[in-house]
Amino acid sequence: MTRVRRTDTALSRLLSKPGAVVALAFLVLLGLSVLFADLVAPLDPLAQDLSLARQMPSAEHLLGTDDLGRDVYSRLIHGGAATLGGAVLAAVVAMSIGIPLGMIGGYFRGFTDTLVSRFADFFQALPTIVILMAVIGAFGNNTTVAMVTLGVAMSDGFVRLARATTLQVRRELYVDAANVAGIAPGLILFRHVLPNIRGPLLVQLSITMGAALLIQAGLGFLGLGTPPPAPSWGGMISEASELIYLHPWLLVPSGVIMILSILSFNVVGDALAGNRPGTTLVRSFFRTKTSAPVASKPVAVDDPQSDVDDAIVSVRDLSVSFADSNGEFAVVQGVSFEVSRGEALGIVGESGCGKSVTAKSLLGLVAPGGRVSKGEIRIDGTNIVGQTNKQLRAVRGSRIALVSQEPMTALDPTFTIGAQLREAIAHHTGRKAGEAQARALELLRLVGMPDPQQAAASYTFQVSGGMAQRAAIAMALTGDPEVLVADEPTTALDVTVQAEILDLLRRLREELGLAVILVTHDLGVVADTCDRAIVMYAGQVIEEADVDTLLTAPSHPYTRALLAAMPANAVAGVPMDAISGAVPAPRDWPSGCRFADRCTFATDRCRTSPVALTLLRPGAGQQRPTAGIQRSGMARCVRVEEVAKATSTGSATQNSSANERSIA
Ligand SMILES: Nc1ncnc2c1ncn2[C@@H]1O[C@H](COP(=O)(O)OP(=O)(O)OP(=O)(O)O)[C@@H](O)[C@H]1O
Repeated sequence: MTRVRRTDTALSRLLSKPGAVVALAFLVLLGLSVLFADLVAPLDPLAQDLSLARQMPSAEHLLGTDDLGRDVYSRLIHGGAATLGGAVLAAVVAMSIGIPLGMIGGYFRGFTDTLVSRFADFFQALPTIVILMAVIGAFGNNTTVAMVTLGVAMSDGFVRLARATTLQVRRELYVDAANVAGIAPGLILFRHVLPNIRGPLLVQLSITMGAALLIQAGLGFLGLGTPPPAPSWGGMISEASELIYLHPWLLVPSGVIMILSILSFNVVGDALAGNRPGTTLVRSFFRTKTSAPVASKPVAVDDPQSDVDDAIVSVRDLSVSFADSNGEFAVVQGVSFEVSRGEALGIVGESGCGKSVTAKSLLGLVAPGGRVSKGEIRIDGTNIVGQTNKQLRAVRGSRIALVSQEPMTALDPTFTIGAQLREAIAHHTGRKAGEAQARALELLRLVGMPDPQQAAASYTFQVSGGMAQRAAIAMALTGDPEVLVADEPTTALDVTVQAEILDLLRRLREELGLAVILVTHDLGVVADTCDRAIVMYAGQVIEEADVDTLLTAPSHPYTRALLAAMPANAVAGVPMDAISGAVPAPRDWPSGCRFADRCTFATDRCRTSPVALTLLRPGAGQQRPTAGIQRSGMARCVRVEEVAKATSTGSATQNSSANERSIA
């Protein structure tokens, strides 16, 4: 996988953008000026001379003088030490806490990860300014203590980023190899993980610096920063604002240097992340959190054109209901999962379990008569539940796109493939005819059309099912989405073509850094294509695990039974281990375990009350080391330990023989 390593090109990306180079040069120059302030600004910043008060710029006083006749230029340069130094201190503290914690959480997963995530949640929820005021109230105007506090409060951004990027890197083969070679986790994290996540962390650093600078200056403005007469930018802005009518010029030097510094940090951050200039600034401005306007800014991991956050898709406690003449009934209940950028998540289960309803609700596509009755669906941080169709149209296609089971339904048979692609490209990107045609051909080439020109000129009925599905995938890519939801994308295709389409999805994921959510009833497809999977049964998630664990050590009897029923596990002359019975209809869901009636592990205990989805601790239940790493998972079963025992001993409980074959 080249995904995370590609972020190391962040610096070369920055250097290729003239605006970012200018911003970086400005910051370097500013930093050097502040470091060598005595050389650059030899006039005493504290020396008062009332006869020179409120002067405009001159040869002696490059930026004029203030109310007490002090040299503004000198105060600005010397004051930079307090302001920039404070911001650097806050950023260093945030990094020192956030990076190790995030890496530990992402690497060890399980309970440690939960603790780390709660830590990040806690600090994200804290109103930073209020905490700072309280600290200043307790310690007086001690900027060091205030900036250390700010650093602690801002560490959640580094925690989340380091965790998310470590989660990606820990899947790399060389990390597994180091683990198997017995290298201590601390050394693996330092030597193999940290160098591979430094690109995104660098981006976060520049964003944190900008935010810390703003807060630092804000405190100075409120009189809570460096005590006068020592200069600080915030303090100077505050003094200037009092003289706004008498000597308006005074606001210019301190205001401009603040604006330029913050802009420069954000421009550098955007360039490192591959964002359009101004993205960070706009997002910071509109962020509603009362604490530092930085934290969970996504940063590039796998795709130079995008950023990485914890999750590009985050579904929390989702319930979807339909209504008929007998009233409303849920068909999906309490579903939660997350998908990271560039990750492939499988949603697997029998027909009628709620996979498609869940997947389509991610695009706000609940069938008429249905609605999201509970929960939230965040796409890149924005909750789309309750959004209007107009708002949803801005998300569909350009953030998240759908590839459906039946390519012919995604494409109109009365227009050529090229015409439909051009129209969609023009809609999403505003490109004009010629450019849209070029992009259409580029997309057709990307999805492996042997002759893009000919494909563009064809109608869907003139191409094979496999080619139509490629065209449908090209269509889904017209808005440059970050997430592709593929709902049984190979079901309508014959076996050889199925493999080609799965290969294509894998390739697109790697080349474009796409997150893929793949809905399928086939665990084999999940094994080939996904990193992680959730197994759904009767509207609920009954197991979630990384694919290796799911296939080799399932925790839920249903997953175990699905594995045993895989055609790949069939043995000539031996009847297949089909799962007896059927998925209960939504109105017939039992109050206890919904799989109990079909489960050979079920006891009375399973039927008494609802079973919660439980985080499995390493060592409890099915956890087993894979390449030396304890992988974690969740299962909705009260008998996971018995299931684990049956799987490991190959005992003759339901489907175990076939299951063992699949493991082999
Ligand atoms: N428009 C609808 N009106 C009423 N019920 C619906 C509607 N669409 C889906 N359902 C019900 O929701 C439940 C989940 O359906 P869903 O299509 O998500 O299942 P699935 O797991 O994707 O199955 P399949 O693989 O067959 O598509 C089913 O019981 C189905 O009958």
